[in-house]
Amino acid sequence: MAGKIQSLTAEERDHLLPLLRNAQWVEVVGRDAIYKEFVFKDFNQAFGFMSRVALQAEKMDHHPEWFNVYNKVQITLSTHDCGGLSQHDITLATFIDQASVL
Ligand SMILES: C[C@H](O)[C@H](O)[C@H]1CNC2=NC(N)=NC(=O)C2=N1
Repeated sequence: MAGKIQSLTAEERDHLLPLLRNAQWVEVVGRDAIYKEFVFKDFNQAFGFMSRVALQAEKMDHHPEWFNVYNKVQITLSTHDCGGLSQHDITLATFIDQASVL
C-alpha cells in the first residue's frame, strides 16, 4: 500500500532544516517531525487556510497533524510511512507557508 518513502538523508537535513527554521518551523523534541503555529485575524481566516491545506493534503495523500482553536492553527508534519521526515513534509510545509499568506 505505502510506496517506498525515504526518510530525509543527513545531507538533505543539513540543507533543508535551516531553511525551515528561517520560516519559523521548529524540530519537535523526541520525534522526527516539524512544528509551526499560525495565528490569523479570526476563525474565518484560519479555516480558509485549513481548507486550502486540506485540498493539497488530499492531492498529495500526505496529511498534517493539526489543532485549531478560533484563529490559531498548530501544525505538526511527519511521514508516518517512514517514521520521520521525508521530502513530502518539506513540500507540504512550503505549500502551507504560501497558503498562510493568501
Ligand atoms: C494509506 C495512505 O496512503 C497513507 O496512510 C498516507 C496518508 N497520509 C499520510 N500522511 C502523512 N503525514 N504521512 C503518511 O505516511 C501518510 N500516509
